[in-house]
Amino acid sequence: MSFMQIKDLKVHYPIRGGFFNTVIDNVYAVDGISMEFEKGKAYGLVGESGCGKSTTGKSIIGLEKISSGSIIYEGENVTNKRRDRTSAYNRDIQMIFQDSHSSMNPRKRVQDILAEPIRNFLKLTPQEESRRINELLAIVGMPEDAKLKYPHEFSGGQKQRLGIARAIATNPKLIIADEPVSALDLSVQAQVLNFMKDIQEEYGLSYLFISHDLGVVKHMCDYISIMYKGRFVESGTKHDIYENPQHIYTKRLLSAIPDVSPMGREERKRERIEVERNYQVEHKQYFDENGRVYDLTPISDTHFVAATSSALKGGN
Ligand SMILES: Nc1ncnc2c1ncn2[C@@H]1O[C@H](COP(=O)(O)OP(=O)(O)OP(=O)(O)O)[C@@H](O)[C@H]1O
Repeated sequence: MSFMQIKDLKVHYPIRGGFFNTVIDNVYAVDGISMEFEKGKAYGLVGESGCGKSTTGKSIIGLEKISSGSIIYEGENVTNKRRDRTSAYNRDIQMIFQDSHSSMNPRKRVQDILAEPIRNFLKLTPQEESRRINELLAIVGMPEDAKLKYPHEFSGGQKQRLGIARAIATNPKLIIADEPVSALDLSVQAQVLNFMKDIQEEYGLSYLFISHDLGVVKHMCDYISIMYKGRFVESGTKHDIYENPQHIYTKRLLSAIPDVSPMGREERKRERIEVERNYQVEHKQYFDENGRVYDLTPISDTHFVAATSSALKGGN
């Protein structure tokens, strides 16, 4: 049973131009996506740079204006209440960012950074608040004296742990994680991901995991949606997507994951040639019901690099 439903969400940004600076077109950043979230499950959002992943996350949390569509949380339409900083929705849906450093006030000590969500939502006494901060630091494996330090005194991995501590301070139900490890070294990436998995199990958290790294998403998620130009071209279980992809775009993304072994590389190359051949045959799939063309340009280098990094660390 899902606790939250996203229905036909659209986020369009107007493009202005001309002498009178009028709206001449729109960027269809998110163009009609629907999702449901169940307790304890992890959902992945994958796609190339610019396909609308971050806009989706930010619009759910209330950082972007929604053009149309709705968000239903525990039976209530919260689409227009997302910016109410004291609502249950704001307490229960939290976000962690790729760049945890810039999401923390550099002039505040860790204890004040962690206290912020606690003060907004939990109304604790100063003693209880201090206990909760110690508890959060213990959960993310940081020593108690970390609370007296400033963000710049921590490594990238430690800062990401502090970002997670802040996100879980209010016992949320869903954490939206936007590329949470892509700025970290490979070994630290694995540590943070495993840690996120541990707390997911322990606290029954749900994740919306945004990434362009198919290896990371495979490791973390139960369900995956493949996004292209603001829409989902395919959604399914991890097994559906990785073992039996239907859409040609998904097949192309998967075939772009390189293999570290020479044998595997050969196999991948053959698969890729086959996928590209089918791309010519299935060309008609590149027009959606509105006639918009899916002019799939070659999968970008950034994609390839990210996929390489996950393959190097095992890719699962
Ligand atoms: N404030 C804005 N005004 C106008 N266009 C925007 C704005 N924010 C994002 N966009 C556009 O919306 C589209 C989706 O952007 P978004 O950041 O969601 O992509 P993404 O999939 O998260 O990309 P990346 O993986 O590079 O972060 C892009 O074309 C982007 O240029």
